[in-house]
Amino acid sequence: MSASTLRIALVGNPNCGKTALFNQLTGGRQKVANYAGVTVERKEGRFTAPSGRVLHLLDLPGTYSFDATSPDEQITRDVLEGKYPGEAVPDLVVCVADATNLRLHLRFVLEVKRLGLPVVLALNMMDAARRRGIAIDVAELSRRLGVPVVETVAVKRDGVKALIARVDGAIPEAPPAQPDDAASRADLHAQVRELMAATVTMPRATAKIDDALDHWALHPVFGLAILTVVMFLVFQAVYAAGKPMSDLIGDGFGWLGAHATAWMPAGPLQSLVVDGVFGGLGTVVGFLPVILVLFFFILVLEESGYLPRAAFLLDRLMVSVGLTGRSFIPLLSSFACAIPGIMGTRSITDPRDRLSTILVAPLMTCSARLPVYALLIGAFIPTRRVLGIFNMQGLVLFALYAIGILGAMLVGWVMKKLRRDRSEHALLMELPSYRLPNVRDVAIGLWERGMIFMKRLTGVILGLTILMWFLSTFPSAPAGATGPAIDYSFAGYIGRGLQVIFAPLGFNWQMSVSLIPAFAARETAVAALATVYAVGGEGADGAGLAQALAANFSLASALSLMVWFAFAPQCMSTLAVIRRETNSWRNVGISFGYMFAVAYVASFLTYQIASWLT
Ligand SMILES: Nc1nc2c(ncn2[C@@H]2O[C@H](COP(=O)(O)OP(=O)(O)OP(=O)(O)O)[C@@H](O)[C@H]2O)c(=O)[nH]1
Ligand SMILES: [Mg+2]
Repeated sequence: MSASTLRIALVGNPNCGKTALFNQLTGGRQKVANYAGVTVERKEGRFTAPSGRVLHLLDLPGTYSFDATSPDEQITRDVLEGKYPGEAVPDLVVCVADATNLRLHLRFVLEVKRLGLPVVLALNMMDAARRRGIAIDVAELSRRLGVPVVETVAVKRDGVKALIARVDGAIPEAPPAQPDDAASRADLHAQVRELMAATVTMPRATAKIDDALDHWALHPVFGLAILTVVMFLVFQAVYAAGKPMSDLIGDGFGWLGAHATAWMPAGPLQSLVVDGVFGGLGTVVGFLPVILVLFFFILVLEESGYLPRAAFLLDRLMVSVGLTGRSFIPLLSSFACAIPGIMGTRSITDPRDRLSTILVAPLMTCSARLPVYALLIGAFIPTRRVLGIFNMQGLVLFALYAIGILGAMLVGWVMKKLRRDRSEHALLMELPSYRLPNVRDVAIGLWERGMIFMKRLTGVILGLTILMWFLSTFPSAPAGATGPAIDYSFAGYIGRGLQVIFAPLGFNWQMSVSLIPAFAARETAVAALATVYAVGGEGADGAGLAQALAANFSLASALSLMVWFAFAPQCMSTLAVIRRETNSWRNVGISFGYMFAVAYVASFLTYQIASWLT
């Protein structure tokens, strides 16, 4: 390694702010959240220090100890021991510790020191430590540990100055490597106690507010009531705040489409722009605000430290259905997308629990399904108020999310019954401190979500929409045809072919054909329906599509389609990730097979019951 590029690895216990430091130093946008196990992979970045030297920074998954057992902890260990394929041992280890929780974090610092690599200790969250009246004698701590110690506040721009200055200077001498055996391990506890006594003064009650809040938030009855109310309000807010913005965007695209019709000569190009791009894609863009409002709430809840409390509350329930409290965070990530959710299961130690979580993660409603739900709800569910205060559309959306969760619990329970080993694991998890959400982190999170959506839109969704337009436009109707031209198109043929399978669920051919592109990206179902109906001469913009749907589907069919999207095998990328994470095609088969069966039966029942009732 040349002297001008220094390779630095960030290590530490989970949730101490490694990724926040990484982002602050490199200008990166890796995910930061107030709970353990957010980072599950190594992430690389670089920055130029004031001296002009380029520093390579490696963000690593949090680790409680080197007796690593979960797949994500293993990565950190391999990197530090030089066993990670294609990765040299870092030149410098920046060990990050949460200054408000040194009793826990110092133990790992001592473990890192034994590796015999140059170490700098970053005491992070110094802002929070000061607020709580925790005083740390940094000079003494550094002298006793024999490693340089700097204070940092990873969430403030100038909070990392001291760290930059330190890593830009000479590399500190490496402490001697020490063997890692049971006797020396037992010794760590005594050493931590000694260090704490000599260097840290803590006010007697450090976390009075946390305790008071937890008294209510973790209460077996009130806690669950609070959780229910919080989730419920979030969905109401998604409708109250997101829907009007979505409508505005839909109207905007409708207007653009109308102008394009007026300006462009009639013909296939006009049809592509108006029906394909403005009609299909425009309809999907309209749902961006709904997604952003939902994620605003999820991010705020994440940052506040409330979510792991929810995991704690639900642990007993999760264990009884064969999952664990540890499944909570990966399942929660799956509301964004099943892919990070499935990758997040790397923090689950027990392979059996991990597999159950991977198999049910796709049942959580990912954000790609939100446009489909929002479109169908907008077209079929009246905007009535329920009990004077609740918005009916918000209630239906809540119910759709709820059936995904209930479905996951049921599947988990069945898997539990099917396996021989019924042992249960106690949940040991650290509850992070409550924290006021950092505006920058929430903003970054929303920006990231928005960009993911826009990238899908201008990539895979655009491509599929154009393909859908092509399939529904060609071949054109033969001379003397009597039915609508679209009936003679490829889409018409494929749709009618598929309808043989889907007719018992109440899907017409347009719905059936829209399921194909949805398998690549769920949102495309909306674009595909918009395009098929627009080419067929009905409704080009968002509102028009809702009308076209209302005119062509029955309520029972619409409900059946929503239920289908709640359970159906998720997109190809999810199946690919299941294959990668479990290294088994069998699991891909199980996942696809059971979801298809559940979706088919559930939609069939929904359609039959709803038709009978209406
Ligand atoms: N007040 C304050 N909050 C911080 C500071 N550093 C990080 N945080 C917050 O601490 C939480 C955890 O930060 P992350 O960067 O995700 O922690 P991590 O160490 O990468 O966690 P894992 O990836 O799970 O190991 C987030 O809510 C951050 O906003 C700090 O110096 N002060
Ligand atoms: Mg992290």
